[in-house]
Amino acid sequence: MIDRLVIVGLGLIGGSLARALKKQGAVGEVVGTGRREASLIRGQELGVIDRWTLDLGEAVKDADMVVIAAPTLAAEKVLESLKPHMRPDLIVTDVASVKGSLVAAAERIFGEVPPQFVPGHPIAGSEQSGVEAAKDDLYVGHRVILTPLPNTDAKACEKVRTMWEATGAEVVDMDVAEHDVVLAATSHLPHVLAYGLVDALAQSGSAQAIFRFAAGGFRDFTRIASSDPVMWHDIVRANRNAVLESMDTFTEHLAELRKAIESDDSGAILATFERAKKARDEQFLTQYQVKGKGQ
Ligand SMILES: NC(=O)c1ccc[n+]([C@@H]2O[C@H](COP(=O)([O-])OP(=O)(O)OC[C@H]3O[C@@H](n4cnc5c(N)ncnc54)[C@H](O)[C@@H]3O)[C@@H](O)[C@H]2O)c1
Ligand SMILES: O=C(O)C(=O)C[C@]1(C(=O)O)C=C[C@@H](O)C=C1
Repeated sequence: MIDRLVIVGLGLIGGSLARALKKQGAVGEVVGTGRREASLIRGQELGVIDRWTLDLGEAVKDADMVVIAAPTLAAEKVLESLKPHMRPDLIVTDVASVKGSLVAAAERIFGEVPPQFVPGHPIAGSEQSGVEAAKDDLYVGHRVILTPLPNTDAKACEKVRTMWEATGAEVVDMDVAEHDVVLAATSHLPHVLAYGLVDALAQSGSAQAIFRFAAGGFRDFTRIASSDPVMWHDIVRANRNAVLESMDTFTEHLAELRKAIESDDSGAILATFERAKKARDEQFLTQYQVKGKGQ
């Protein structure tokens, strides 16, 4: 049980966490803070938070846990603003999509990463953003990755783990660098491709006709291009090297597929599509569906 939880940056991810914990009776009071009064007022109206303040120091006074739920680069600024208010008994965690940049920022700001800072990342979300989109079941059946460091306080880690488990998530630990490489491949690259494809088509002369006749395949591939541009701007900048590496590997692979299509190499085309279908059906879907998720 968390007596007083503070969410800094009340949007989809922080709001969904607050909703889930309230539903499970796993939190006493939820205090919202951030930059935009409108989101905080709306959050209180919707019952996502109990009260709010624009004053970070006031928000974290007497709190047990702070969750930084702002966009990745803004989270670094929040950590900096938290510095004067840090107490050894105040557990700080975050939900940012890139871990290496935030851990490096914590080192820069505090000299060493504070033991009570537990970096985290829920692998669940949507293309929607803002507190209005917050849902109490967003994390059910999803994984949450924690990337504790050798000096991270074990009790702080356990409290953060327990908090996420209360939302219905499965919590796994991972190394910071490994997290950023894996997520570059499975999350950041697909978003870059979706944004890139929609932008390329939108810029083409026949954009109107293309979008008019696009249906399910296009919708499924490009849903994530409706995600918040600021959030993704922050992510690709914060994880630049791993994102570039993922893009290069993919570009090489696409060039091979292009060659196979150009030379009408039926065997190579079919082999690529068969490998991909098998990997998606047997590796991705079995892992995803264990948790009762869809296609
Ligand atoms: N959306 C997803 O699918 C998803 C999934 C997992 C993790 N994340 C990560 O979670 C974080 C939040 O994402 P979201 O989807 O909830 O975004 P969101 O836009 O819904 O919410 C972000 C909130 O942060 C506030 N904010 C912006 N700058 C701030 C600052 N400097 N100080 C304090 N508050 C600030 C915004 O006003 C907004 O209320 C991001 O770091 C994102 O990378 C997102
Ligand atoms: O479901 C979506 O729309 C998401 O983009 C969620 C998603 C992803 O799966 O890539 C996006 C960013 C995160 O950091 C974690 C999850």
